[in-house]
Amino acid sequence: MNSWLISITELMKLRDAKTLSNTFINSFTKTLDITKCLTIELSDSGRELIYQSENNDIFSWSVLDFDVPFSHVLQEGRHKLIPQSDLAYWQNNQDFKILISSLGNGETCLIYPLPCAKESSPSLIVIFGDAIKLGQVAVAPEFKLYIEAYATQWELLKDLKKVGLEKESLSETLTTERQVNQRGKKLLSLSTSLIGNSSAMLDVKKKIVVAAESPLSVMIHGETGTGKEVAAKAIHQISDYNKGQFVAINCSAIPENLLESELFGYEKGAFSGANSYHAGLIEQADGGSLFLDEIGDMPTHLQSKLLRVLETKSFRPLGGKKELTSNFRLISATHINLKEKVKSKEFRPDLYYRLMQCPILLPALKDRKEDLELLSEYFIDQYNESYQRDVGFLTKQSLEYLKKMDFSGNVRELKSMIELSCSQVEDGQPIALSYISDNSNALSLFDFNESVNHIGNLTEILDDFEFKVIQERLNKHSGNKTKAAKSLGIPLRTLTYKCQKLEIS
Ligand SMILES: Nc1ncnc2c1ncn2[C@@H]1O[C@H](COP(=O)(O)OP(=O)(O)OP(=O)(O)O)[C@@H](O)[C@H]1O
Repeated sequence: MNSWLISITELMKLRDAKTLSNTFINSFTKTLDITKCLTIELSDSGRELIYQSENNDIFSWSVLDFDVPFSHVLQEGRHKLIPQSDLAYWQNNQDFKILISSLGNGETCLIYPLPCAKESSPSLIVIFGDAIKLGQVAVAPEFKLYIEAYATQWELLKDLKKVGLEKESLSETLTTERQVNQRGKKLLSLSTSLIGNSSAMLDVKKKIVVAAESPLSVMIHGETGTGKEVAAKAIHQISDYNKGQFVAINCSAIPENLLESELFGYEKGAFSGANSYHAGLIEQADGGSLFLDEIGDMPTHLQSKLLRVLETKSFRPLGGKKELTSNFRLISATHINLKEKVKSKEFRPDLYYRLMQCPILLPALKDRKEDLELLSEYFIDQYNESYQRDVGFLTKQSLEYLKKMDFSGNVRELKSMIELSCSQVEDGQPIALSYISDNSNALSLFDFNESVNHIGNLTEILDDFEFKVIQERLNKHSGNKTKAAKSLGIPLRTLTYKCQKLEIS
């Protein structure tokens, strides 16, 4: 009796079902000196009896399969003692036959039902051993007590596990809800910088939020002026990298050797003119985001160096002896088809795949004309705030006119047109059709797509553009500089200076 009590106390201390089951079987086998003991469980559905052997072989029987003694014991709720000679009668069922032959060859089998057997709980105990001993055990009150203690403890652990799982799932639900909430907030915060509610832009914004959550490299693809840099800044702002800087460079705007020293930095004396240590953009971007615009124009030897930085997070400034580390997120952008550059071997395929971890395509403005109204309103507000003006919104006709344009220069073109129109309209007045149509013609003097593709010198092209706009405005106001300056929203002094610089008479 004493040893049973000790064993029961041991069982009560256990908090894990598997250990409980093993301890029960081990102490049982040892105390009674029996050959083998195993437990058979009811499946989740309650329709099958399952035994998993130590070798992980699974045996299963339907609870309605009366070819095996298990179903009888379960149904009657009474133990069954089967002498070795009688086991031969129960050999129709293949699983039972294999089980018996692998376990208790030549011995008596006691099958004992567990009290309160429910779904997915041990429901039967099967013991093989000496016939006389098993006969005594089967009716011993201590044995019954021990079995009951085991079954009760098993049920308790099962309930505790259920409560634990419920808690876990509740906390998972809360985490998911928190994540959804945070995503919603981030999505909302984008609406102040990345304007557009068209479904195409909403898709872009969702991708931006997802990209911001990971440290993966982001590649933004889109025609010129679609807002690639705006999107890159937005990713930076809503990501964990916002604690560091947003560092940007346009790879096509500066000569090859300058791009290298700008990116990697240099030690004093690395080349003539390197008078002091210069921290490169990679170093400056540590903890933040590095934005490489027009990455397709990066020379191949720099592509290899960049790939190494991305893979090792370390780099060496020009002329430097020490490796430095920088942990930044790379955001790159291109308006060309980079895959074509990979095919023509101008762009390294390994770098291409490294950059494309999170690709985002910004749609052309002509494919999301629903955004025209919101974008125009945003640019008018921006203009009013910058110049302390009070220009009204577009008239209905102006908006209709904009909707018919194809905007090869995308949002940048719209912004220029709106700003130009704002500079011409009186305070309190809306932007009438005549301004929009005139300005779209004026701006088309500078045919965006064509010109942009051939830009070799940005300063020259901007001077040329300014020249044409000022000339046109002076003509409109019969050479009156005061009126022209006011209509362009710039001080007379600035206009006079520009006229001198651009040699406008
Ligand atoms: N969705 C937008 N919301 C607000 N402003 C925008 C948006 N898209 C573009 N812009 C504005 O349009 C101009 C061009 O945007 P941006 O420089 O980001 O375009 P881009 O695609 O990077 O151009 P490029 O290919 O020429 O470098 C900027 O003045 C920017 O502020």
